[in-house]
Amino acid sequence: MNRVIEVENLSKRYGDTVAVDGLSFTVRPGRVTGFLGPNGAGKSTTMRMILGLDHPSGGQVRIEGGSYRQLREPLRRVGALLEAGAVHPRRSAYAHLLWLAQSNRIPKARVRAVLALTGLDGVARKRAGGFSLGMTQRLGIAAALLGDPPVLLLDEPVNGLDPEGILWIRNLMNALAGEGRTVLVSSHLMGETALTAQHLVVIGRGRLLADTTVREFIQANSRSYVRIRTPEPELMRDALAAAGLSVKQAADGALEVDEAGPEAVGEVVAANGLTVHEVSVQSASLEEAFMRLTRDAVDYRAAGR
Ligand SMILES: Nc1ncnc2c1ncn2[C@@H]1O[C@H](COP(=O)(O)OP(=O)(O)OP(=O)(O)O)[C@@H](O)[C@H]1O
Repeated sequence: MNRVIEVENLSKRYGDTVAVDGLSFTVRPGRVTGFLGPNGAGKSTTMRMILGLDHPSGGQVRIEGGSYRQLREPLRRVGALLEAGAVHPRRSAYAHLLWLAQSNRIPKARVRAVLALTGLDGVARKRAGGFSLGMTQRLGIAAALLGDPPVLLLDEPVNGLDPEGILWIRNLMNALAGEGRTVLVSSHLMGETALTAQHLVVIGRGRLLADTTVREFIQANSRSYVRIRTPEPELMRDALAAAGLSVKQAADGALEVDEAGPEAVGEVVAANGLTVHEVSVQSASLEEAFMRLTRDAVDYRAAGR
C-alpha cells in the first residue's frame, strides 16, 4: 500500500459558492502535512471529499490508489477526526468506542489500547456528554485511531484546546507520522502548524497557494533584519551605507538593516567608533507571512461583509 492521498483538480460548488476550485496536491507518509487556510478557504469541504462524505463537482481524490468508497474496511485504512462532538451524550467513552469497533470488525482489545493512548483510561466509563472540550477531542482522536489506520485526517484538532492539550496532540501527530503513517491536519493557525508539521499545503478561496516544506516556507517568508538604536543615527546611516548595507528607518527612529547579519553591522560600528544602545536580530512572524499570502484569497464573508 502506498499510503498516499492524491487530490487532483478537485472542485466543489454549492450553488453560486465555489468552495474548492481546481485543487491538486499529494499528501505523503512519514511526515505531518499541515493543511492551512483562513476561515472558509475550503479545508473542511476538501477533507469531506477525501473521505467520500461529499461528492466533488469536478476532479478526483485517490487514497492508496483508489477512492475512499472502494476501500475495504475503511476504518482500518483511514482514521478521521471531523466533528469531535459527534458522540451520543449518554454513552460512555468505552461504549462509544466498543460500538464503533464492533460495527467495523475491529478487535475489542483496540478499545483499551486507544483509551490508554489518548489518556482517557480514567474516564472511560463516564458519560461522554459530560466531557470537557479537551476530553471530547481526545475521544474523537481515539475513534480515529481505533482501526490502527496508516492514513489519518484531522480537521482542526487543536481548536479550543489549552496549551497542554495542544502539546499532546502535536507530539501524538509526530509520533504517528514517525511510524510511517500519512497525517493530514487542518488549521487556520500558521504559527501552531509550523511547530507541528513538516510539510504545508496552503489554500485560499479553494485554490492552492503553496505546497512546500515548512523549512522552505519559513526561509521564503520570514524577513529577518538587524535593528540598531543609536544616539547618532545620521553618522550610523552614512557608515552603514558606505559599507554597502541598505538601511531603513523604523517609525520609532531605530535603523533597520536588511540582508546583513549582526556581525557585519558590528564591524561597521567598531570601525567608525559609533555608539549603539541596541543591536538585535528581528524576524517577521510567520503568521504575518501567512496573512500576506492569503490576504487576497480570504473568503468575502469571513472578511466581514
Ligand atoms: N454544505 C454547504 N452548503 C453551502 N455552502 C457551503 C457548505 N459547506 C461549505 N460551504 C461554503 O464553502 C466554503 C468553504 O467552506 P469550508 O467549511 O470548507 O472552509 P474551511 O476552510 O473549512 O473553513 P473553517 O476554517 O471556517 O472551517 C465557505 O464559503 C462555506 O460557506
